Amino acid sequence: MSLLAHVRVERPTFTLDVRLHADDGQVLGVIGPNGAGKTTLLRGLAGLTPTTGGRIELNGRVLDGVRTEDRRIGLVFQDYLLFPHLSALENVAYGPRVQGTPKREARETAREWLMRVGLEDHAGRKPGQLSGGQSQRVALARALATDPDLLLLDEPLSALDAGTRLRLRTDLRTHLTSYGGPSLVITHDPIEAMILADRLVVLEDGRIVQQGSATEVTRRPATDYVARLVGLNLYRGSAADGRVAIRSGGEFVITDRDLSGPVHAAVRPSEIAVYREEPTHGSPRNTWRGRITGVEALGDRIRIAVDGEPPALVDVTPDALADLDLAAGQDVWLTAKASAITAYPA
Ligand SMILES: Nc1ncnc2c1ncn2[C@@H]1O[C@H](COP(=O)(O)OP(=O)(O)OP(=O)(O)O)[C@@H](O)[C@H]1O
Repeated sequence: MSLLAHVRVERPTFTLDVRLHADDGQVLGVIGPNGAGKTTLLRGLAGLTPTTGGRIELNGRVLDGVRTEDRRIGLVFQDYLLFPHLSALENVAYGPRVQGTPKREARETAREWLMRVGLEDHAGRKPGQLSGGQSQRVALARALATDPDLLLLDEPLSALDAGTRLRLRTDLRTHLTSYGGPSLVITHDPIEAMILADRLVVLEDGRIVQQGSATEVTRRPATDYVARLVGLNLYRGSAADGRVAIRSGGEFVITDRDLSGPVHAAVRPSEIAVYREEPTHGSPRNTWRGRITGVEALGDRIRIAVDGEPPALVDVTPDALADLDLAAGQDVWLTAKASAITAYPA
C-alpha cells in the first residue's frame, strides 16, 4: 500500500513536475523556498488544483479525475478550516458523515478521535472557543476520522505560537507514526521537517532538487538553498539530566531537563560562534575545541567546517572571517548556547 505519484501542473509562469513515492507509515517532509510549488503539489494530490499531466496512484487506485471527496485523503491546512458553526465533535464527525456513516456511529468515531488528541473535554466547543493548538488538534482528528489512505498537511503548526508549536510537534509526530498510511507534511522549518518526517523532499522552482533522510540531505546538500536551509549540525546521542552525550564524542548542555534516552540534537551553523582564544563567560553555554578543516563561501556568508568533539559546521560573515583571520588547519574554540540546541527523541 503506498502513494505513487507524478504530479504535473502547468501555469503560464510556473510548472510543477514532481515524482513521489511514499510507503505506508512513511512521513515525507516537503520543504522549499516561497513559491517553490509545495502547496500546488499538495492541492494537486488532493484534487483541489487540476493537474495537467502525470498520474497519481494511491494503493493501486488511480486518482486522476476523481473528486477530492472520493480520493480518501485527509487534509490539514495551516488555518485548519474548521466549520465555525459546528462544535469540535460535529467538525470531526463531518467527514465520516459525508462518507455515509450513520450519525450515531460518526459521533462515536469523532468522540474517540477527540479522545486520542486529548480533547474529549472540548467536544461541545465551537472553533471560536478553542485555542490555536486545540483547533490544530481538532483539524488533525477531523482528517484522521475519515480513515484516509493518505494524509496531507500544509504547514500544520505554523499558525501556533512558539511554545505551543514545540509541544504539538512531538504529539503530531506520534499521531503521524501511529496513523499507518503515507503522509506528506509541508513546512518552512527544517528542524520541524526533521522531527516530523522520515524523508525530506526539497522542492525548488517546481522540481525536486533533493530527497533523502535528514542525515543524507544534511551531509550532502544538492543546492545552495538546501545547504542553507538544512545545513544543520545533526548529532545522535543520549539525553539525561539536561545533557546530551553525543555518540561520536562530546557533550551538550540543553534546556530540556526532562528529555531522556536516545535523541537527535540539531544546531544551526549560524548559532555557533567561533573564537581564536578560549572564551570566558558565565551564561549557560557549550564550549569546545576544534580544528578548521574547510572554509567555503555560501552566498553571503562563509561556512567553516570544524573537526572536534563534536565536529560542526559554523556560519560566519566575511568580516568575521577576515577579523579572526580564520583558515584551514587553525585551532579554534566553538560555543553554542544551550537554548540553540534542539534536542528531540530519536
Ligand atoms: N491559483 C494560482 N494561480 C496562478 N498561479 C498560482 C496560483 N497559486 C500559486 N500560484 C503560483 O504557483 C507557484 C507555486 O506556488 P505555491 O503556493 O505552490 O508555492 P509554495 O511553495 O507553497 O510557496 P509558499 O511557501 O510561499 O506557500 C508560485 O509561482 C505562485 O505564484
